[in-house]
Formats: sequence, structure tokens, C-alpha cells
Amino acid sequence: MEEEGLERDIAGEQDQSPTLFGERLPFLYIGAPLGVLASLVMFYIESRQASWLRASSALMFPVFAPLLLYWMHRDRSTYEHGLRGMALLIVLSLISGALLNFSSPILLIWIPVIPLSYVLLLGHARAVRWNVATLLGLIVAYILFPVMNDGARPVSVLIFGVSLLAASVSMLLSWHHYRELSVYQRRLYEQASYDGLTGAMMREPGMEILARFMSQADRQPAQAVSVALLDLDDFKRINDEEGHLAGDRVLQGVTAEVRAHIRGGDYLIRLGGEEFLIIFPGMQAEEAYALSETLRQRIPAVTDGLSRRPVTTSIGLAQYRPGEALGQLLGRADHLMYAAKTTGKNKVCTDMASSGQPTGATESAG
Ligand SMILES: Nc1nc2c(ncn2[C@@H]2O[C@H](COP(=O)(O)OP(=O)(O)OP(=O)(O)O)[C@@H](O)[C@H]2O)c(=O)[nH]1
Repeated sequence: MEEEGLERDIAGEQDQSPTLFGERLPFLYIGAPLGVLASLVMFYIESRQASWLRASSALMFPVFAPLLLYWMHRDRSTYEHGLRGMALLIVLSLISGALLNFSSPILLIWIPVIPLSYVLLLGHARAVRWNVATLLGLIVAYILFPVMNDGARPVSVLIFGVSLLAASVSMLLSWHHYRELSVYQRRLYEQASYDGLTGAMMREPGMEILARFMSQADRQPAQAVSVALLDLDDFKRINDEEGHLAGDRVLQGVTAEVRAHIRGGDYLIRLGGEEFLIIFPGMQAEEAYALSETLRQRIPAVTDGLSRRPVTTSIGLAQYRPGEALGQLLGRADHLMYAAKTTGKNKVCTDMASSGQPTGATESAG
């Protein structure tokens, strides 16, 4: 069903959840050198005190951050991975610093900063997994501390526990806030994207999805995209003779039937009134024609009973031609649907040469 397809789209968008930095690489170009500078200063201070272990942990960021920046600059598609790498670097530096400095309670105040840096760099959704892993890592580090430091005791369990608790609370609060926000966003998105009467997708998001499939077909010509423009015949008569509610019932019955026949990745869009568009991504001409023909035959059967007389439909079926504009593709489908209307209605008209029908042919009801 098209909703499932959209679920995937939504999930995909959430997966690339916007971070505070978004795509603003310049921010990183300024932030990363500052981080490098701060780490070098820390390295200098620690090395002056001959604390070489702590000094080397401070060096982690200056060594790896420029490499990551260079990688992100060269290939922007790896930007997200680069951000993850940066977050990992910051946290590794913090953890190794904390590991070597557990005896200094002052440093533990930075632990609650970890959830925040994850959220900023990775967005809420990914931050949760990373935070859980980091908190577990800190607990292991705390347990291993005496082993690595000749039996020296780390800071008291109480201080460490309070620090972890603060980090966990800040993580949970941010997650809770994110969940509330995403439920609200999803509700708004659905209201703005789906028609309340039929549940079909609305025109604007539908056109965006069609444009996306068209550009995909431009990149991969084997990925054919077909569209079926479907217009109910003499629908006005139902409204006029039986009232608007009967008309509404028919619209709902038709969309339910279409949904029952289209595939998981197909999209049903209500263009307006009794006019619908179905997008068949990756479907060859013969299959698209056969499916349109099935719908044409099924619609009178399902509307029989919803209104006094069965409702028929005229369908214009067109396949995207690489390089074509969206308006051109819809114009062709509209032209074909109009041809079906003007030659007797209750037909599928297509100009797809390989559909099994002669070009421009129509198939009338039995
Ligand atoms: N019940 C109902 N009617 C609607 C809705 N949206 C549009 N309509 C009606 O759909 C009708 C469309 O009429 P026309 O555009 O003349 O189309 P038609 O009667 O199907 O004629 P052809 O397309 O030529 O077969 C109009 O009467 C609109 O008021 C709706 O949401 N519910």
C-alpha cells in the first residue's frame, strides 16, 4: 500500500534526522579547528606536568579531526558518517580522559555533556543508541579503573553514580521530548498529506513523490514509472440524484478497491474531486496496463450497491519518458483519459507501445 511506502519515506527522513548543524559544513570548518586548538593547549599543559597518558588522550582529537574533515569535504555523501566520527572522537577523548582521571571528581561534571553532544551531532534518534553504549562504556571503565591503576580507588561510587544519573536523565528527557515532537509532527504530516475522506494522498506530496521517481528513472532507465489517471464517469449525476453522501460513499469504495489491488510501493493520489492518479514505480507497460484494466473492471462491481447504478471509470495510462517534465507526463495521461471519455467512457487508453495494446488503443467494457 502507498501508506507503507510513505512510512518508509518517513522512516528514511527520520533516519537522516536533521542535526543542529544540518548541512552547514562551514560551522564544522570553524568548530573543528577550535577543538583542535583547545586539545593542543590541553596536550601542552598535561605534557608540562609530564602526565603523558592524559596528554595522549588530548591528542586524539587533533590527530583524527583534520582527517575526518578532509574526508567529509571530499565526499559530501559521507557527511553523516563524518559527523558520527566526530561525535565518536569527542566521546572517546572524554571517556579516555575520564578513565585516566576518575580520581578527579571535577572531570566527571563533563559526563552529562555527552548526551547533549550526541544530540547536537547526530540528532535525537541516533543519539539514544550511542548514549546507551557510552554510558555502558563508562561503567565498564569505572570498574576497570583499579585494575589499570595499581589498585587505586576511583572517585566514590556516589559521585560517579550522580554523574551517570545526570547523564541518563538528560538523555531520557531529550528522548521523551523527541518522541512527543515526532508524534505531533507525524500527525501534522498525515493531516497535510492525506485526504480525510478517502485516505488517498493529496496532490502536493503526491507530485513530490512522482518527481522523485521520475528523477530516479532518469538515473536508472530500467526503473520505468507509469501513471494511471483515473476519473469516475458521470459522477455528478450521483451527487445530483442521490446526494453528496452517496457520492462520498462511492469515492471511499473506489479508493478502497484501488488500494486492495495496487502493490506495496505504488501510490494512490487524489488529484481533486473524482480524479485520482496512481503511480506505479518500476512497473513495465504490460503489467501497468493489466492492472489498470483490472481496476476498470472492478470499480463498477464495488460501487454497485453504494449508489443506485454502478459507476464506471475512464483511465489514461502513460509511462514516463526519460527527460520529460512532470507537467508533460501528467498532460499525456490527462490527454489519454480525455480520449477515453470522449470515445464512450469506461475505458483504459494508453500510448504505451509495449502494453500489449496498439498505440492509442482503448479497451471498452464487456
Ligand atoms: N460527493 C462528493 N462529490 C464531489 C467531491 N468532490 C467533487 N465532487 C463532485 O464531483 C462532480 C464532478 O463532476 P464533473 O467534473 O462534471 O464530472 P462527471 O460528472 O464525472 O463527468 P465526466 O467526468 O465527464 O464523466 C461535481 O459534481 C463535484 O461537486 C467530494 O468530495 N464528494
